Amino acid sequence: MTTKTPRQFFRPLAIGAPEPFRELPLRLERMIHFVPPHLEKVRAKVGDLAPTVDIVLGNLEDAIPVEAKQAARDGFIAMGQAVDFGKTGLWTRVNALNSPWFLDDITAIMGQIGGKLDVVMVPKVEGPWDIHYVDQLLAQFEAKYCLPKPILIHAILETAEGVKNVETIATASPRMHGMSLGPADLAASRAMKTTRVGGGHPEYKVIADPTSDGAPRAVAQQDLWHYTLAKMVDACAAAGIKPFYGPFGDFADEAACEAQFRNAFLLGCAGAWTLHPSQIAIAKRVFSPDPAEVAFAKRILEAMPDGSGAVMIDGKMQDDATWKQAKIIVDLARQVAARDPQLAAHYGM
Ligand SMILES: CCC(=O)SCCNC(=O)CCNC(=O)[C@H](O)C(C)(C)COP(=O)(O)OP(=O)(O)OC[C@H]1O[C@@H](n2cnc3c(N)ncnc32)[C@H](O)[C@@H]1OP(=O)(O)O
Ligand SMILES: O=CC(=O)O
Ligand SMILES: [Mg+2]
Repeated sequence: MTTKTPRQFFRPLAIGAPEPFRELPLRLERMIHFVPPHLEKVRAKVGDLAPTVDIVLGNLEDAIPVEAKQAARDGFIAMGQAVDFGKTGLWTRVNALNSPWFLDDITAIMGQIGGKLDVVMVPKVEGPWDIHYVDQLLAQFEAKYCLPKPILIHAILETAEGVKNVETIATASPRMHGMSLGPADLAASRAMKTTRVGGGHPEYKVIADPTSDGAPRAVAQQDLWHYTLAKMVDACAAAGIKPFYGPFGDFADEAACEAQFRNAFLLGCAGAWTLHPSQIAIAKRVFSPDPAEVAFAKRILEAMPDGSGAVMIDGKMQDDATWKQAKIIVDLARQVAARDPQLAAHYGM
């Protein structure tokens, strides 16, 4: 594939558009909270909701009825204008690029609240060509409205073709913020035989061999999403962008939601989507590091001030590599502590 030269890659795509970021802005993004902006009742409470989440996302795509598409777009703009989001990120999920609504979504939003928007989430991204199109369009709007800061793009990985192209999507533009796994659309795209939104499936399992005494055979459920999530995490980490787990649809099953989020956290994800207020606390709990882990990570950093050598702590060998792991945990704890005084106290920060 032909790619741009390094200098061209970082040039603004429109005269007057801001320079692309070289590094992602440092932001705590444990949950991307989805708000249905066509509902006046929900919108009215966004001012109270905003300080309790890291990101508020106005959803315009799936889950918004066709007859409410315009109301959702208008509602998102009204909400964006009315609320002071402070340190909370303001994102939107626009309709798909091949839908009748995308062009009007992006045109209206950039014209009216482009200066407040942080990230545009683009659904059903199939390859780098989708990112290039949105990249160019955003640059033109940034130039037209003299916006000082570039708006970032977050792709949803939710088609088989997107998964095949995940690495070129991740590196398509310096505007790339990250990616979310979209298990519902991806299941449909792959003809997986499930009706769930994320999480496990009891029939996806391995079973032990039968024994001569006919004892019940051990069964272990496997993770349907491990392959895709791991592939996405590697593509994002290599590109210096952020991976996220997407939606978990069974709001009543908080334990399963927590387990899915925790697998994603342990594997390298920065956060997950929250679709209902009950999922906010779960995401906060999972994507803020455990105080005991933070305390141990601090001991590693203190024992190896320059990050080199080998030491033993509680019988476990530490060296340059575990120092790097510890630094990731302590740096994340610092970000969380800056946002959450209660956790700051638990972390001793
Ligand atoms: C599957 C692939 C995907 O694309 S996932 C992303 C697309 N889906 C979404 O964005 C769904 C977002 N969530 C929602 O629209 C609602 O949670 C749905 C699913 C409709 C359920 O709402 P409802 O029946 O009102 O639930 P409830 O009675 O338990 O609500 C309790 C109170 O909480 C509110 N609430 C609900 N969801 C949200 C939300 N996402 N953000 C903010 N507030 C929310 C409800 O309005 C309700 O408030 P109140 O107590 O009546 O004042
Ligand atoms: O958009 C999300 C999905 O799971 O589909
Ligand atoms: Mg989807």
